[in-house]
Amino acid sequence: MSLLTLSAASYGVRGKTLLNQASMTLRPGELTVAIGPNGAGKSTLLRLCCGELAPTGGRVLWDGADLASIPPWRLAAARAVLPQASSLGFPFTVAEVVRLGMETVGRKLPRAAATAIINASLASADVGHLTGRSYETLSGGERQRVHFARAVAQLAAGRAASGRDDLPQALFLDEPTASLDIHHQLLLIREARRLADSGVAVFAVLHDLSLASSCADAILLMRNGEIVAQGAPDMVLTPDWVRQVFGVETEVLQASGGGPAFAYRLP
Ligand SMILES: Nc1ncnc2c1ncn2[C@@H]1O[C@H](COP(=O)(O)OP(=O)(O)OP(=O)(O)O)[C@@H](O)[C@H]1O
Repeated sequence: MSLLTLSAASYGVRGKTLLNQASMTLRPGELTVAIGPNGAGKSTLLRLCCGELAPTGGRVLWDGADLASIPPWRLAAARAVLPQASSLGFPFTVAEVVRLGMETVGRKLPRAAATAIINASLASADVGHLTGRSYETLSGGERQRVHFARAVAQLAAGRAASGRDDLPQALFLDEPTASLDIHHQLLLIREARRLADSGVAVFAVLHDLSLASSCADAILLMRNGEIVAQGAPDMVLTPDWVRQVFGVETEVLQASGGGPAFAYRLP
């Protein structure tokens, strides 16, 4: 079953094609990771998937319907987005930032239910101890974790407001681990994996190939605005593809219970 389908979706701006005929599917319960060099079109793909950009060619379908036809309030309950960079124009506290994620969907929730969602979301990103802090005083990594908590809260509020634990939902994460230390990278990926295991269709853009291979059900490999390979990690993250797309050589360090670890070097 697919939740989101792109059929030959393209996006161009001022005569330049940023995404060329991308076809892919996001399924409930699956964590899909997009990888590729800088400028390959990963963020553009993510922004098309979450409805932030409209395709200039092809189609983007959510649950079989044109994504653009889904009313914003319904979309807000169904998908949350962690963009690559987020700025806030107001001195919010951490709790207020997370509450912002629930603005559209959580208004009708009883106060106790909303508070429980906020606390659980803060804990899931390990930012519970920062609740009362001003967002502006946080470090880059702390801010990223707060935004992850905001997205998690939005999905939880969407489920609670709909009264459906099985509400089809998707989570879009654009380089969610970029500013995080190794502990919090693993923690965030574990949370993303947990959400996928609970039925959410998770789509993440990552640069760390080892992290991608350790958590993904499916990998989309991108180059020059195109998806050049997609499938299970061991089918896509082959030394050959990595050489072709990134211009680096792969060394397999170990194959233990946690999956293989890779090192990369310039040829
Ligand atoms: N509005 C725009 N006008 C022209 N070019 C654009 C515009 N927006 C993005 N691009 C270009 O489109 C290409 C794809 O951008 P995108 O942000 O999708 O890449 P990415 O794979 O996410 O890269 P990164 O890994 O560096 O984040 C880049 O070359 C970028 O410079």
